[in-house]
Amino acid sequence: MSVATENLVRNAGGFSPLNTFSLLLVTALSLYYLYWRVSRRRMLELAEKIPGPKGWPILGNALEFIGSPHEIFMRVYQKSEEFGRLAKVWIGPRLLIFLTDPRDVELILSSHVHIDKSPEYRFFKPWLGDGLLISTGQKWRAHRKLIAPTFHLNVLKSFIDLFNKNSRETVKKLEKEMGKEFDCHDYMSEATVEILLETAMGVSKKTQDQSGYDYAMAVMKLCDILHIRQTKIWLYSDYIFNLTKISKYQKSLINTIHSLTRKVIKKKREYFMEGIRGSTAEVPEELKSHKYELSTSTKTTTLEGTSYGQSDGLKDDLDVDDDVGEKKRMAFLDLLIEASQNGVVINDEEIKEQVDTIMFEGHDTTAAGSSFFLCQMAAHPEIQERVVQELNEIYQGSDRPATFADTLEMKYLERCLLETLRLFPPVPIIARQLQQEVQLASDPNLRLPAGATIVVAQFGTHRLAEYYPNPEQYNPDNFLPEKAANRHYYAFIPFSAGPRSCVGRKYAMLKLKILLSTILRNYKITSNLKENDYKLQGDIILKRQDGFRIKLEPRKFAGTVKA
Ligand code: HEM
Repeated sequence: MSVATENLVRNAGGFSPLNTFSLLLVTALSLYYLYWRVSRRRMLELAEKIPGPKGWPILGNALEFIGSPHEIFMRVYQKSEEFGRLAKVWIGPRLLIFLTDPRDVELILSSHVHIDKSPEYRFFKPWLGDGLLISTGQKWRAHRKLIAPTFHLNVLKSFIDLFNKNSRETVKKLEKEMGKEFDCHDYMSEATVEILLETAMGVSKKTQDQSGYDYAMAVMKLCDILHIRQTKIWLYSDYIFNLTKISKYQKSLINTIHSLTRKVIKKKREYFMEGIRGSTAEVPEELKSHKYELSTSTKTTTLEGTSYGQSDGLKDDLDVDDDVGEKKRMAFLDLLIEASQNGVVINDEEIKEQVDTIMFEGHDTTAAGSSFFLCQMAAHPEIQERVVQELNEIYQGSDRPATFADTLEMKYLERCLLETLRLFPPVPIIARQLQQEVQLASDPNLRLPAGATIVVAQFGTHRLAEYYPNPEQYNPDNFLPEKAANRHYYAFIPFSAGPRSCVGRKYAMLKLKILLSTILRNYKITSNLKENDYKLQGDIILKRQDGFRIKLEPRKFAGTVKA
């Protein structure tokens, strides 16, 4: 017998410690797998009935999520068209169910029970902590109750002058791009960060040594990283992620972001100690809009038909009566600092988390929304001219700043904005973790299992032909009051809806109207590109992978604004 054969025989006959360990490991893993399958029996049983693409053993459909953000986005969208309004995918052991039918979407979003965010939101934790976007339970309820009134219409009206001032500054900055093709998203990002600093945070942007642009760029890169983590299953583990180079890069980006947050809070506290409340940003005398309110008050302005971003029939905690006994409402950071003085409702760390949350949610979403709007104006010159005609009628040759009453008159512009948010919702999906089973409204034979992640895909909902005839076409008349009134409320949800709706939706709509109308009063926007040319990518916030490229020409009409 050769030596090799002798070894084989010895190894086959005896039990080395390694063999014993392997045997125990295999047994333990098998038992665990069995337990895991049994404990998930109900989930698997219900999931079996839900349609979805075929997957691989163990991996499920994880391979579908490999590729560039644009490729992933388009693949998921095409698959969802194939499977209709309900589709399941497995990413390894995780079950994701995509919903687009407004009747089913309503079951999830209107519920006070299904408010838990999906596990993917935990990747935001090092950045946003337990801020409003990701917290849940009692903490979320208490902080939502505190924060929602700070975005009440009465507070927002006090921001009009700052919206005007910053919009004019943006127009001035855009001058250097005249005649060239450029990406307007950078300008929109910078503007939205700076407007947030001066309004919700109440500090002058001049007090920051870091520009809004640097902050916005850090947020954009951080979103790229979070998207990579959400789509690469092997990076789900913090342990593995922390070994990678991107983890180090993430830390440096979060540092940049948090250093702005810390400075803002420190500044605001100093003002608070000095007894200063409200925004410290200065507005030139000629931009104080109350001086012009009288001249416009003869118009028959009414809140009726002004949607503030959701179907008229829907109400949430932002829709409380407008004149609650003349109670003085405070802006976001003023109120948080005041509340923290007794430390009961919110402590210092929690303030930081909420400031980070509002700075992120409040800037990247509106930057994408306004950039898509400008691209749509460029792609549809005839619609742009109708918007400008409406502005002409409102301003009658004056270069005065916008008043609140003017924003109510911008009805066609508002329809164009809503239509932009329909086709290109800046938040294209919302994910919730289901703790209880739910029977579907669209098909009572099907139940969503507890433990599944429900992906409300508003990008798909907004393109259902049943609610929007010719759904791929940009048609602002989809938002004529009579058309909107006859649609399912949850067929239009760019700001989500229900108890966890966007707290900034009224803020966003008002600010966007002033910013975009100011740009259109100054520039004609052009482009050779149509919507079909857009390469969409849905990494957290919907963007154009090819950039938001437009050209500007000076607009010579009687209402041109002096920037
Ligand atoms: C066009 C602009 C905006 C869009 C499309 C938008 C959309 C949304 C959506 C879809 C959600 C739900 C997200 C989810 O459940 O995962 C949300 C939540 C939120 N948004 Fe916005 N948003 C916009 C602007 C703003 C602004 C300007 C602010 C603040 C100034 C803001 C603050 C928030 C906050 C704090 C939440 C979390 C609310 C909660 O969970 O209670 N958003 N937004």
